[in-house]
Amino acid sequence: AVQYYDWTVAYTYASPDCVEKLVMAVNGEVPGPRIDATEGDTIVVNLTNHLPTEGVVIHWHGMHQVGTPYYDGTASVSQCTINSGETFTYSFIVDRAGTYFWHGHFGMQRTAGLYGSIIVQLPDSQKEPFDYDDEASVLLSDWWHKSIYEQQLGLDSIPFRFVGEPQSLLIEGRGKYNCALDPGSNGASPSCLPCNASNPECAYHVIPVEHGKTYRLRIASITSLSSLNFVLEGHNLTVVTIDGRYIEPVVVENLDIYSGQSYSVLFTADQDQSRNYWAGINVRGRVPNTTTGLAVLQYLPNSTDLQLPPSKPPGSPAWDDFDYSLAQARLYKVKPGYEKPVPQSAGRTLILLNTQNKINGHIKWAINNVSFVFPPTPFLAAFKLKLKNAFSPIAPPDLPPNKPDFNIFALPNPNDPSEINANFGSSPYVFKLGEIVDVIVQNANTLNPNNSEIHPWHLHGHDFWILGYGKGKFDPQNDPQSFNLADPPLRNTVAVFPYGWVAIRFVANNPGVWPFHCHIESHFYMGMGVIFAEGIHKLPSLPTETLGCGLTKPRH
Ligand SMILES: O=C1O[C@H]([C@@H](O)CO)C(O)=C1O
Repeated sequence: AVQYYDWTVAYTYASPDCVEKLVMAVNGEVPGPRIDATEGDTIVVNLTNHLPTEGVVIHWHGMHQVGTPYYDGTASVSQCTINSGETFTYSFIVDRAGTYFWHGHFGMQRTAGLYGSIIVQLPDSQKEPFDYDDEASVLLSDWWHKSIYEQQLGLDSIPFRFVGEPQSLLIEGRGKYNCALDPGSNGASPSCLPCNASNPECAYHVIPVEHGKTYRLRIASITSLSSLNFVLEGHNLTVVTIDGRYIEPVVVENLDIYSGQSYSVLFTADQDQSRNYWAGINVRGRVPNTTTGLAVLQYLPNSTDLQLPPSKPPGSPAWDDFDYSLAQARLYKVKPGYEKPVPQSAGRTLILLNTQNKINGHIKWAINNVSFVFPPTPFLAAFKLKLKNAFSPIAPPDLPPNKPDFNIFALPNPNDPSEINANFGSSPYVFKLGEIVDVIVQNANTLNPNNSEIHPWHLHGHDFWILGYGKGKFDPQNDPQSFNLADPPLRNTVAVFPYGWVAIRFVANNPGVWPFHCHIESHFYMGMGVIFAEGIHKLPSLPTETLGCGLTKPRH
């Protein structure tokens, strides 16, 4: 079936966490409209930009865009941004059942609230390999009170001003800012609306259940910074899918979820039906400074206004218990027989070292000493139209600067230019069509002593197999021997843990240009990403509406 949507992007006032702010809404909603589709459907979105002075694009996260790389919705990569006042039509096939989302992919517009869910069901003729009575979904996000322009300026400034921890965590776009933290406000500050039921925007999101039934809960994270741990008080979760891919079911007490990822979990409403329970999210991996984000699991027919759960907000494992997170990540194995087997060897291996560097005094992230900058000409157009000057012809390095003794645990050595100096760059990695590519993402210390951070790496246009995670520095001789080539899970976003590495494998079989980047909004803005191009001789013709900027401007 073909589904048509008319969407208008505009600023609106909203109070996602009881504090009124300017948000970037679609058709006045934050989160924006949810797309409900069946595998194989074509989604057509007529997107009108009513932002007064800025461009916009929308990325369909987890959609593979086979044959339509120009509708991937990434500024500087797949298209020119849609100008204020213009309408642009996206049209793509939802190729896999699963839990996905859409979001802005220009500057930090996602952080302004430009996101929503995409839920794709199997056709009626097919059955999931697990049973449930009903389903619900929660989109998780983090929320700041400073505008994205103030945040971006801070990241670009000397001295550097980081965006800091979020003011609130949101479940389905609802949260409650701890108004007591607002200096002198006591909840009465003009910015802090009364956090009570009289303000419907401040109400908790509610997940209604009937006692005895089993539910499929779809959980997706679109956070800008925070790694989260999701807890459904009193209920274990059986994880059955990750990023739309089937895994061998595993039971967890609470679920780590990184920005860009989604899960389906099953739970049975088998607890005390005379009360309600909390669903909660807590920050992991960074010193938390944000209170638990909450929603209510309502046992029908209890009321939610009058019967908030009697318990404290649920806690999560210690924020810095990385062993816990690593162990949980290693639980996931593909469900045998349900996904394509992993190719047993790769034709090309990249080792991508993630470092924080200063360039001309500005703090940046760099990959093998290259900090990505967004060029004015989209890569797809540059390749298709052979615009030779759109980016540097010098390919970025497959391996970190050749320093066998590089210490990932230490601060950069101030006497070693290869550790201190990074450069701006925007040239892509180019793969042969069908090439099997391994990527090792290697984490390291930041510019702060004894600090390394979680980075969720997301690949456009593909899912990849996760071959393994390791601690410390990747050893190209020995570590590949421990790769899981039997039942590795497939997904589109994977976390690399502090001072560790992760190895992924994918087949470069989707003609197009696909970013591979840290899904933390500020980190990609600071250069933490690379561009993969493949099958460039097989690129489809580009719709003219995707052109018009940079070197694609008509010349007379
Ligand atoms: O990108 C970041 O910058 C700060 C800090 O590392 C600055 O050195 C931080 O916490 C990030 O995640």
